[in-house]
Amino acid sequence: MTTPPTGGPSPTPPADADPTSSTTESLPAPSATDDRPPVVTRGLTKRFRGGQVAVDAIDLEVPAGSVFGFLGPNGSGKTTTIRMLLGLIAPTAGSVELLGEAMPARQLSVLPRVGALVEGPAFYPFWTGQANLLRFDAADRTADPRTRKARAGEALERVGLSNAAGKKVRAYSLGMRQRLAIAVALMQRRELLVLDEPTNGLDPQGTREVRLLIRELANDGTTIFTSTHLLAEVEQVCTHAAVMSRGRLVRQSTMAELRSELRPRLVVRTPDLGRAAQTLAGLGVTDLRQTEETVDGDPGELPIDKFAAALVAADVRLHGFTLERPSLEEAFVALTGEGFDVAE
Ligand SMILES: Nc1ncnc2c1ncn2[C@@H]1O[C@H](COP(=O)(O)OP(=O)(O)OP(=O)(O)O)[C@@H](O)[C@H]1O
Repeated sequence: MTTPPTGGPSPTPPADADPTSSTTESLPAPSATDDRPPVVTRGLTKRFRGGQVAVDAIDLEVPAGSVFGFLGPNGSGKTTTIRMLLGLIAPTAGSVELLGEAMPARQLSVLPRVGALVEGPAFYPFWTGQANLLRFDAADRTADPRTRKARAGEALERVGLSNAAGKKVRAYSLGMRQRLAIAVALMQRRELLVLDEPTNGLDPQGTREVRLLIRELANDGTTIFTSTHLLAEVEQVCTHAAVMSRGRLVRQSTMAELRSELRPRLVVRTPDLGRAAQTLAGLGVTDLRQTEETVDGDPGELPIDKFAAALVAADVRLHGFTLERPSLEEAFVALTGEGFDVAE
């Protein structure tokens, strides 16, 4: 299914819709709601017909100015959540607030401030990139036709496609098409960008281009909420991450917090496994585990330099002695019980 880049054309605007809120010249006037995180959900739940719970009572909070990675294996509920955030499907229970306003009740005033990329807009391949942008903007009743061309030029510039503006889209690489899709979302100034798997299907070059663009947009102050099943993506571009597993939100925090929680483990490679384990336990190492060739454990705050001497004194033959910090991947697998695609 193709989804319009914003909430889509709407019927008659409600009386409370701010008719000036969508012009490029200025953002809506600051209000009391500006202190609220740009995305807040409470108990957000989606149960599809047939009884399957795709999203199970999640409480998300996306801080202003963050690049928020919404991470989870395939089928964990990311797209369903994004669809509810944007008012594309109705929640079974719970609430969504975007930019301080309730969704979907306030969608006509909120969505013009939100750029979204969900499954990508369908482009006419025989039209130029610029012509496609103009077409999408013309379908957006909140967009000002007088500034359309200038805004298209700016959006193409933002995504680095100025030189390709006059090329037919069928000659675009996948990375260029994806950047054009993001340009659609940037035709108006946005406070929040919601991207669903923006690098899906891209080659390494296209992936780099899109990640770079995300960083640049974030540097300009736009809050970015991006789903992905790629851990590398989160590590490279995100300031915050939330982890979904089977419809549940199992963790959300800053990347710095997540990293700081990864406690190093002492790994001893030796043929004398039993004696090594006994010695380490005697020294206070906890959570000991054994493989065919190694013993490893949590050394806590104990001084590492004592361990090697103690092991040698206990006649443990040392083939290796290292302190290893678990990767984020291991941490996330521990959270979800599932593997992640760590490909670039
Ligand atoms: N319209 C629907 N009707 C019934 N079940 C659905 C529907 N849409 C999604 N689901 C189911 O809900 C669960 C969550 O799907 P969702 O697409 O939100 O996951 P995801 O994390 O985005 O995965 P992916 O990365 O594969 O898109 C899956 O089990 C999926 O099969």
